[in-house]
Amino acid sequence: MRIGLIGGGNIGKFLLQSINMNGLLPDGKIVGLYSRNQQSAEQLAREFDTENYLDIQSLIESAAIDLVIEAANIQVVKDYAATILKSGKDLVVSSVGALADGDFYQQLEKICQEARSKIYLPAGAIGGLDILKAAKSIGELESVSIITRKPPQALPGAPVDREQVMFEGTAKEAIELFPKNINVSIILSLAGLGPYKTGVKIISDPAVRKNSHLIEAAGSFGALSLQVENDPMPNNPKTSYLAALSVLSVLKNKDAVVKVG
Ligand SMILES: NC(=O)C1=CN([C@@H]2O[C@H](COP(=O)(O)OP(=O)(O)OC[C@H]3O[C@@H](n4cnc5c(N)ncnc54)[C@H](OP(=O)(O)O)[C@@H]3O)[C@@H](O)[C@H]2O)C=CC1
Ligand SMILES: O=C([O-])CC(=O)C(=O)O
Repeated sequence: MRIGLIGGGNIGKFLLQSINMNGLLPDGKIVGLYSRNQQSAEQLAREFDTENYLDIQSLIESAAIDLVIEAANIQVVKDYAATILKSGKDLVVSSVGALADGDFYQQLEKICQEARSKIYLPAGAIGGLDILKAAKSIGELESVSIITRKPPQALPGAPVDREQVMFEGTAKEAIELFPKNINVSIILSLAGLGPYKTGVKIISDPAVRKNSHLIEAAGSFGALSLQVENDPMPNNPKTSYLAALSVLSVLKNKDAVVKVG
């Protein structure tokens, strides 16, 4: 698997280290990188033995790349996903919030069918998606919600001296107001009832160090209550370590002949 990576931040660096340095993806290598800050991108490319691309278009067009990982932000997905998929390359999306827009989702789905490319959406910083998908398969999923609790440093505009509910509403509104903080609500929506029917509460809490997500769902299967207590990435408290692990896990399982879950 010859991988092109967009974004050299927390998740991007974790992938470069895990794949190119620690060899955690047998038969896979990140052969190209594009990130916004060229100085740090050049440094990363040297450190992790990959090619630094000076613009995103040349990375997308490169014949040396079969799959692109987006680890940048929602805007990058909106601007470049269609071009990547049209070129026949598969795409792994970290900023899954981009797919909260139903028209955009359908447009990408159509491109994939025509170009025979695929989109991979990692579970990110949560779990339980398998349960929602199974419950939904005969349309008997009734409710899905997520309560996210993070330290104030992980949420824009949060007070540092007291607990505060920063948001309560649907996943659709949540990702518009917190595009860097609540991608989890959109992957949950995509597995379950959609962004207009997924309840979200975001709490800033100075007493916590971890990013926790409590997922609750109910349907004819019974009830789900799942709490994930995520350690943050060392350099970015906004992002949970599990989010980076889940991208690596998608790559590791992509071509498996036995699929679990
Ligand atoms: N699905 C999930 O559960 C989760 C998803 N995420 C999402 O994953 C994405 C990556 O997270 P993370 O690595 O922690 O974020 P970081 O902010 O640490 O890194 C983002 C990187 O993308 C680069 N970048 C920004 N804009 C562009 C652009 N236009 N073209 C190319 N590169 C660009 C940044 O460059 P620069 O240094 O110049 O800013 C930076 O290197 C984010 O959107 C985040 O919200 C995060 C956690 C959980
Ligand atoms: O990493 C997390 O815990 C969740 C997160 O930032 C997101 O969903 O955007």
